[in-house]
Amino acid sequence: MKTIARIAPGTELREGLERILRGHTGALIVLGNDKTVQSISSGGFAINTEFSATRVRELAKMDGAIICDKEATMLLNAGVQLLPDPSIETHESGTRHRTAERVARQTGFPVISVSSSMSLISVYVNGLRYTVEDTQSLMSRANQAIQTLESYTNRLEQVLQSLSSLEIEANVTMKDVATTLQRMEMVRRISIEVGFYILELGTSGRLIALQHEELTRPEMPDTEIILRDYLTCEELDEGAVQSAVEKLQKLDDKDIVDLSIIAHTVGLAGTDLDSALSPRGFRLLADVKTMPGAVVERLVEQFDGLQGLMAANLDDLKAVDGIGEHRARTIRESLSLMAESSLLERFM
Ligand SMILES: Nc1ncnc2c1ncn2[C@@H]1O[C@H](COP(=O)(O)OP(=O)(O)OP(=O)(O)O)[C@@H](O)[C@H]1O
Repeated sequence: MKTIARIAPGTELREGLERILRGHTGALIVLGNDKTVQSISSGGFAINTEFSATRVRELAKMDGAIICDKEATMLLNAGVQLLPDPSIETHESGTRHRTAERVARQTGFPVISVSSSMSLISVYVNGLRYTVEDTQSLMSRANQAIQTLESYTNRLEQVLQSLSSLEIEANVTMKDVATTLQRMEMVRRISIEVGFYILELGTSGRLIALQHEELTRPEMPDTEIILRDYLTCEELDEGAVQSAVEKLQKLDDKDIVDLSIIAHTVGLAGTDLDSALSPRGFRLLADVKTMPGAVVERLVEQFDGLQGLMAANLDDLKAVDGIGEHRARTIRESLSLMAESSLLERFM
């Protein structure tokens, strides 16, 4: 990710690489210098001058590799012949690319290869090869992704609203919970994808970044709180919830569309998708203002879930440790308000 940010549009390095491509020359650039790099370098000459797009383009006209510092702020050597360990496996053809991959593996530094014959910029880092895409096609894919994120976010809002109503009416099924988890996970995945485009686009991705920020709603509940409401386990601790979150995030794209697989993977109770489930009430209680976590825990435990809590009167609430007259009223009023607005939503 760091390397991608380093060669994103708007950086001097990217400008230099674009110039090399436009000039139909190639290049082999090592981003880093240490004893290992020196031990596999032969010939060439020292430059030790500030990095600039025009300088790197001029140096690329010569045979051999260019060595820069890690941040690509200095041009250190040029015209260097690199002699990496030939036993290092490489799947590339062409000496420039084979050398780039081997040097990256041997030194641990990112190595950029600009192919003159294929007009392609590739970066080798940590055993991976990343091909730089042209900004235009990246931009159109980023725009598609942001539109998808917008429609997924809207859908998730509807699903959450509907879950709240069902919870208040005690009508939740396993299907409703699995759908909510599915929608949340889909939003998370597409949001990560957009974040990746923003990184790749550098300064060209500013508008996408603004749209992404606007679509990221911090007030939206997370998967943890849904799982805390519905997970079936011996002891509902942080470890159990985290492990369920990880399992959900690991589901592949094929499984994430199957609600039964989601329900089974995270560990929801119930034999089939129509099984009735009841929430503990953590999510709705999180909307009650100024409630310390410990009090929420006690409430959930005392009333054995949301339905018990909805039925509790002021005296029942005040009997819970940490709840006085004022807090009891706030809880009662908030829960009544939720019930009313849920009814309104349903029948309007
Ligand atoms: N070991 C090396 N050290 C430094 N430079 C190298 C090395 N191997 C290749 N090069 C550079 O790459 C240039 C192109 O080499 P070659 O044509 O064999 O590679 P290629 O992978 O086919 O490149 P392209 O895709 O650009 O055509 C060489 O002229 C040289 O400047």
